[in-house]
Amino acid sequence: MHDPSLQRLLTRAAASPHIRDLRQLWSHNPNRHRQFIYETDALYLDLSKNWVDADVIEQLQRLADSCRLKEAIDKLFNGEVVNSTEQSAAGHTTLRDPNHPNYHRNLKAMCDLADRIERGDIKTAFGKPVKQWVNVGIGGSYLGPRLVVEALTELQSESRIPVHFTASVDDSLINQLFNTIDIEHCLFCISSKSFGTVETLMNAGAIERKLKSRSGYRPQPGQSSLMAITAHTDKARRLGIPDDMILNFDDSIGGRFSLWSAIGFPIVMAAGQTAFKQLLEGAHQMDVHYKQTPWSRNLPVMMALMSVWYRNYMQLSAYACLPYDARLRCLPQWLQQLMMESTGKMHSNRGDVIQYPTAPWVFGDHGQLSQHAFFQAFHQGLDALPLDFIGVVDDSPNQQFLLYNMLAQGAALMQGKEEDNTMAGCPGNKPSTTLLMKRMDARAIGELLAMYEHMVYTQSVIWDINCFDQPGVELGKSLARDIQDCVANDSLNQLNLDPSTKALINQVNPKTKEPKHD
Ligand SMILES: O=P(O)(O)OC[C@H]1O[C@](O)(CO)[C@@H](O)[C@@H]1O
Repeated sequence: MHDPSLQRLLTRAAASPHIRDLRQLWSHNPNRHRQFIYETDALYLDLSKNWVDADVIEQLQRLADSCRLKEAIDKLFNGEVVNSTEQSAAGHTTLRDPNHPNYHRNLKAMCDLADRIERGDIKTAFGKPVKQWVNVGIGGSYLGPRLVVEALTELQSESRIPVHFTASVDDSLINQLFNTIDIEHCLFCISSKSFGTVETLMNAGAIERKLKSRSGYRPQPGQSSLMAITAHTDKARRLGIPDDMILNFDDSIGGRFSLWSAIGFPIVMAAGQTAFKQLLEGAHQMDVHYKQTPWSRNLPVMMALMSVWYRNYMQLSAYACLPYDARLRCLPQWLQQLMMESTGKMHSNRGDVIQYPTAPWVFGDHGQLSQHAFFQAFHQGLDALPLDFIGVVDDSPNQQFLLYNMLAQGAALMQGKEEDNTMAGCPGNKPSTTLLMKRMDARAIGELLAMYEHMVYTQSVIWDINCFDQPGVELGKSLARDIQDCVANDSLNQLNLDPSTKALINQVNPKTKEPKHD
C-alpha cells in the first residue's frame, strides 16, 4: 500500500465519526441506493449500507491506481509472472478464454472422457457400466467443484450420473461412503493437483483395498474403477491408473483457482457439458468486465476496495459471507479458502515483513440458518464487521420468503430499533453489503465465482503480497508427518515439541494411553 499521502487521507477519513454513522451518511446523501450500485449481466451489488461516502470511494480508487492495479491486471491476463515465490504465471483465466488454446485443450479432454463414460465405452473394473462417481480430493480439489455441483444439479432435467465427494480421511466418512454407493458401478476419481496430498492418497489407498477385496475386480484396458485428475500425471501412473483415465492440467493453475480446469470434471458429470461450458462463459464475461471496466463500475475492484477499507482503515478483522439460498451453501467455505489461503500472508512480494493486516477471518453459512445461530451477535454485539448478504432473484414463494428475510436483516442491522425496555433495543448502524444474483444458472455462477477470484487478486495487489502460494499450510502438514513417524518408532522424546502436545499425543497413542476402567 504505497502512496503515504493517500494513506493519511484515508486514515483521517476513517477516524471521522460521521463515516461510521449510517444515519448521517443517509441524511447527507439520500441517493446512496442509486449511487452505490454496481451491475454486470448477472450480478447486482448494493454497497449503500456501508460506512463509506463518495469521497472515501474516490480515495480508495486512487489507492488502486497508486498500487498500479491496471498494470497488475494486465500482467495476470498476459501470462506474466504474478506468483513471485514460484516465479510463474497464474493460468486460471486462460481456461475460460475461448481465444486461448488452453480453453480448447482442457474442454476437449474433459468432454471426450465424459462422452466415453456416458456412452458406456468405459466400464468399471467389474465390467459394469458407470452409474456413480466419487470425487476424492481436498481443498481446491474439492470445494469449488462441490459448490458448483450443489448449485447446479437440481437445475438439470436430464438424468445424470450421481456425484459424491469425500475429502477428509475420517473412518466415519469413508465408511458412510462405502455404505451409500454401489461399488461395482462406481468410478472413483482421485483429484489432486500435486498428487502428493496425504489425505487424498490415504483415501485412494483405502478405496483401492476395498476394490481389490471384492471378487470380480479385474482392471484391464477399457475397464477401470479408478481415474485421476492432476498436474502430475507420472505420480498418478505410479498408482496404476491408466493413461486414458488421467486428466491433466497445468501446474500454473493454483489449487483454489482450479475449478475451471479438469478439476471441474465432477461438474461435467453432475450437471453436463453444456452447463460446464456456460460456467466458463460466465467467468470469461467477468474476466472481460474486470479487465475493461473503470474502477468506478468494476465489481471485483469495488468489493476489494471495500474489504481493504474495513480491514486496514477501520481495523475490522472479520468478514461474513451469508448466502440466502441453499444452492449456494458451500460458497462460504470455498470463499474462506480462496481469501484466507490467498491473502493470509505477512511478506510482501519483495520478501520484507509487511506492517498492516491482510486476510480477515472469513466465516459464514446459509443465511437463514445463521439467523437462528449467530445473528444475535450482529444485532446487539458491540463489534461491527463487514458482511455480505447474497440472494438469488427467484419468483417461487419459498425463495421470495428467503429474499425478504435477507433484506429484512440488512435493514434491521442498519436501522436498529429503540425500545422502552432498553435491553430489548438494537442500536442499528451495522454495515452490510447486498449482492443479488439476477438468476441461478451456470453462467451466473461463473460470473460470481470469477468475481470473487478477481476481488482476491485485487486485494493482493493493494497489499503487495503473493496470493498464489501457501507456504504456511506446509508447517502443520510436515509436523503431522514427524509426529506419525516418531510415534511409529517410539522416539517421540527426540521430537522438538512442547510438553503439552507431547502429553496429548501420549493420551491418544494406543501404545501409551491409560487403559480404560469400566
Ligand atoms: O490438489 P492437491 O495438490 O491435493 O492440494 C489440495 C489442497 O492443499 C493445499 O495445498 C493446502 O490446503 C491447497 O492449496 C490445495 O487446494
